[in-house]
Amino acid sequence: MKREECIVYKLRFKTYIDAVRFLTHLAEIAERHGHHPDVELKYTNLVLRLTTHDAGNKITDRDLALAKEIDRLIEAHRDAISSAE
Ligand SMILES: C[C@H](O)[C@H](O)[C@H]1CNC2=NC(N)=NC(=O)C2=N1
Repeated sequence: MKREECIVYKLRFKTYIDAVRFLTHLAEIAERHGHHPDVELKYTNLVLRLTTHDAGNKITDRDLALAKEIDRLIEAHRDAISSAE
């Protein structure tokens, strides 16, 4: 059976530019970690999926470490975010 696990963030930003700014910061963090979330941006709605492709799409410590950083980033951008789940 094929299992695909991921951590999902669904964020709505106040403006498109707010979403892109957040993504720019996220890209820096991803590069630092050598671990990159799958990103889907539709206007102000951003969906992030964290999984480890190298482990066959399983959640690993690399995803948990990145998720911790994303939690911090969301906190730092809270004024630009209208909803988060
Ligand atoms: C060599 C390098 O570490 C790997 O290709 C990394 C890069 N970024 C990655 N990102 C994610 N999300 N999963 C991976 O397995 C992964 N592998």
